[in-house]
Amino acid sequence: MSLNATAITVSYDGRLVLDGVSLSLAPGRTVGLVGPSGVGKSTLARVMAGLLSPLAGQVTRDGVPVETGRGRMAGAVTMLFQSPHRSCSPRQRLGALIAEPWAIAGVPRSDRHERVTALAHEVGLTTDLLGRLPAQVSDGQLQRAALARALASGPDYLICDEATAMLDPISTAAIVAVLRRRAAAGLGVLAISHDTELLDAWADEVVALPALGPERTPGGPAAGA
Ligand SMILES: Nc1ncnc2c1ncn2[C@@H]1O[C@H](COP(=O)(O)OP(=O)(O)OP(=O)(O)O)[C@@H](O)[C@H]1O
Repeated sequence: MSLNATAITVSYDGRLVLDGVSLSLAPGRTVGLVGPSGVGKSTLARVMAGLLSPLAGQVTRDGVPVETGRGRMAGAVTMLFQSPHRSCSPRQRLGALIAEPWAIAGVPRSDRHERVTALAHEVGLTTDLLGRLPAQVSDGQLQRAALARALASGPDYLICDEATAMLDPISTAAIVAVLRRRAAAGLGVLAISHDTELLDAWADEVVALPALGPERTPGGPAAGA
């Protein structure tokens, strides 16, 4: 049982970004992912979440290949992004935003209310905030709602891509505390961050993604070699 990325190779416009990278995430574990800016952390995250097809390599979830595109199984591997304003519709009130995965799954409206209230409570959002639009709450509050929405999809694995980078220490601590409790209950968490102090305190292990060296094209020698 794990989310495994094996020998992942990705290039953008013929420029190699990841070259045979492997990473494993087990249920109940929190793995921190660090590395210099531009090394490909977000790219690896998107591949592991099934949002991007690699040029080579495979991602499996509990032994089953993770599909990308239309075949992608929504929810099983979910991402939480850095900017909640970019990942949340400005026209969707927080309650509706949190309930979105249930609305898509066809959960009756009457059942959603109770579930939203429970998740809001879990992430530390008071119910009066659920009727507000994203522009009417703080970034920390909106990121808590985005976390609640991610959890509403019932993921086995959650990939947090710099999810606390824009937040104040209190919101960061609150989000980390929720994710710790969820990990203790079995959620596998991949936490990408430049904050090594935070990851040292939060993650069970921290993995460094090394730089590729001279710019290379897939299948070819180093450019200019
Ligand atoms: N859609 C894209 N098209 C072309 N190049 C891209 C695309 N997305 C990312 N890149 C490039 O691929 C490389 C890896 O980007 P990525 O965002 O995965 O790195 P990162 O390690 O997450 O960086 P950071 O720590 O700054 O967020 C960078 O050089 C980036 O400019």
